[in-house]
Amino acid sequence: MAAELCRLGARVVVSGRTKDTLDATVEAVDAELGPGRAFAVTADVRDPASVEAMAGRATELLGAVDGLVNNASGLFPVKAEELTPNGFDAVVRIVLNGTWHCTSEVARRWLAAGRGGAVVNLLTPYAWTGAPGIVHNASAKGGVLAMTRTLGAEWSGHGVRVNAVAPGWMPVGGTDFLAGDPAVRQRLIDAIPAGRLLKPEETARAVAYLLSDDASYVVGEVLTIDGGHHLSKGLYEFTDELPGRS
Ligand SMILES: CCCCCCC/C=C/C(=O)SCCNC(=O)CCNC(=O)[C@H](O)C(C)(C)COP(=O)(O)OP(=O)(O)OC[C@H]1O[C@@H](n2cnc3c(N)ncnc32)[C@H](O)[C@@H]1OP(=O)(O)O
Ligand SMILES: NC(=O)C1=CN([C@@H]2O[C@H](COP(=O)(O)OP(=O)(O)OC[C@H]3O[C@@H](n4cnc5c(N)ncnc54)[C@H](OP(=O)(O)O)[C@@H]3O)[C@@H](O)[C@H]2O)C=CC1
Repeated sequence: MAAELCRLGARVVVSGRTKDTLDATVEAVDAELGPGRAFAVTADVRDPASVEAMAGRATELLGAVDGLVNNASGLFPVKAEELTPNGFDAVVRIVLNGTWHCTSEVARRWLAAGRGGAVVNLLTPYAWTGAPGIVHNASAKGGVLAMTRTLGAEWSGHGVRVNAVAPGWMPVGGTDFLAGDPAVRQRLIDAIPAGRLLKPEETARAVAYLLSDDASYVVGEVLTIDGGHHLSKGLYEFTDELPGRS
């Protein structure tokens, strides 16, 4: 995500809890594009004070912050009846509370400065379809969907746009546990009308569009990028050989 945004011309602060991961991202961008495009700032999105410090440091590093991408997430597959209160909280605090902490911190700065900005939240199509096996993450993403629409409408008059992308399966990060298995991966692909998994850089390009002035009239919207997965394949789920008209 960060590397592709830099390739498209952005200067980016990457943030998360693990310094080594952030440093590796910055080093990769430095090696490809030269220094000064990407910077690392550690933060924990569950902690408002940590987010405030991160926003301040990002402003120092970039001069001004024009956009925010809420990408942090956490999930583990679990039967709903076996999920503990703490397990539910662990995911919701990252996804829903974390998105709120980052969005409110950055947007308050924009509103106080009388300037606009763009927020893009990472959703998934199961934010509105639901997702048996991951009730914590689906509930949190559903909350972020409502937050996207609410704040999109509430702040658009101030030039602060809040939108979201809803990617389908990417063979990265938290989905490696499923998409990494060749047999499961093929079953996933078979269910996707486009017939392939999503490339992370395709998600980044959609994010870049929503961050850009080209999307200046797009408010509280969700751009779904899942190869038609949430629409299903209809009869093609059962056969790719529908009878032709005789
Ligand atoms: C099945 C379909 C999947 C489709 C996915 C497609 C879309 C992908 C969307 C994504 O969001 S990808 C991003 C995923 N990234 C990650 O998950 C990052 C790595 N994961 C984590 O950091 C952890 O999983 C975490 C739990 C989310 C956060 O860790 P934290 O250190 O805060 O939690 P813990 O202290 O370890 O545990 C808290 C609580 O949760 C219970 N728990 C943890 N793992 C499991 C598990 N596998 N099964 C059941 N319960 C679990 C743990 O026991 C604790 O509860 P208590 O025992 O204290 O009650
Ligand atoms: N992978 C996929 O197929 C899909 C992913 N998505 C969404 O895209 C986004 C990225 O997914 P993916 O790349 O797979 O996820 P990853 O698990 O690879 O990345 C999640 C990131 O969140 C960071 N993070 C987790 N907890 C915190 C925290 N408390 N504070 C700060 N950062 C945190 C992690 O860094 P660290 O642990 O170092 O803090 C990590 O960099 C997520 O929002 C996900 O829901 C949507 C659809 C499909």
